[in-house]
Amino acid sequence: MFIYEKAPAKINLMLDVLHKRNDGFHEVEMVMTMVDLADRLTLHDPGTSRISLSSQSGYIPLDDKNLAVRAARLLRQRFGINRGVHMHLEKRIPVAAGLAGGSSDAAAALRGLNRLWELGLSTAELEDLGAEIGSDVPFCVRGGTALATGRGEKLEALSSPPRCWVVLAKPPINVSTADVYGNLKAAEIAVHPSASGMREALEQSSFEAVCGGLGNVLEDVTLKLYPGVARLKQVMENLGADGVLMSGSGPTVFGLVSKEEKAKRICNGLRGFCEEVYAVRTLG
Ligand SMILES: C[C@](O)(CO)[C@H](O)COP(=O)(O)OP(=O)(O)OC[C@H]1O[C@@H](n2ccc(N)nc2=O)[C@H](O)[C@@H]1O
Ligand SMILES: Nc1ncnc2c1ncn2[C@@H]1O[C@H](COP(=O)(O)OP(=O)(O)OP(=O)(O)O)[C@@H](O)[C@H]1O
Repeated sequence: MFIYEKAPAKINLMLDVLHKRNDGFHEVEMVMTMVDLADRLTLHDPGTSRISLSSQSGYIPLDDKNLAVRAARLLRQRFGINRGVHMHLEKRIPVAAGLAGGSSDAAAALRGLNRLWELGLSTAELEDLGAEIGSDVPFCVRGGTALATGRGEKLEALSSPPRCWVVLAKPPINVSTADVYGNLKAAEIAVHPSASGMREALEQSSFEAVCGGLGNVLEDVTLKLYPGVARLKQVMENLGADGVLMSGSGPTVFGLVSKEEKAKRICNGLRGFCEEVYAVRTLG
């Protein structure tokens, strides 16, 4: 039996950091939503107790460092499973991009193995297990649109954003999430984006209010470390995107655009500037 799971990318419509915690993590308030750029994970029982992974991508680890493999090991250890799994990952989400690619693969592995190994776990139980792998994994297990608090693992479902185009541009640099949080001075953040403002914008299904409420305090760090990301934001704004923001810890910059022709025009305009450009849609 083969099991298929889609692993979509996420963007952060807003990301605020409240303070640094004693455990080294930061207390956050973020609104996240899925977009229709996705990795594809295929799982099957190899008839042995081995856990293995293959991928067409040369950019990701295939051993225990891969978050999908970590998800399989975690489930097997927690529930005393002796069955194995072979997973094939068709990687489409750019790596180390701020789009939670690895976290979404881990979430897809948790969902897929729950089916393959017939564990009968609820979504809430899978979310709790996901939190042991990474802060973004619980949201990736659940999908949709959510307000994430705590270190990102506490979720509250929100209304989906109005259907629109999302132009994603990933500059050719790899950003470490730990470095970005490490360089953030939480006490010195001048302007905090508003989670309640974004919630209201989503409830009203107002595209303009969603664009107006975009904000990410990690931009201050990443844009200083990598001025190319600031230039990319500027280019996307000049090309006429309705709202522009860096996703997560970056370096991907996304532009929200209401009209298809404009999204295509922005993509074409970006191509001379940035190689990895995608026009996708919000998933809600
Ligand atoms: C930037 C975001 O992707 C936005 O959605 C998340 O906040 C980060 O999620 P993630 O990549 O799943 O993060 P994790 O793998 O849990 O943590 C990576 C590193 O980022 C830092 N980190 C992460 C989340 C958080 N709330 N505070 C932190 O300080 C920690 O140094 C941690 O060691
Ligand atoms: N399945 C996976 N796909 C991509 N990267 C993975 C995977 N498993 C582990 N990694 C490692 O994780 C690192 C971060 O990759 P990922 O694509 O998840 O970053 P990201 O999109 O910035 O994540 P986030 O937005 O959650 O911070 C990479 O350097 C890679 O080596």
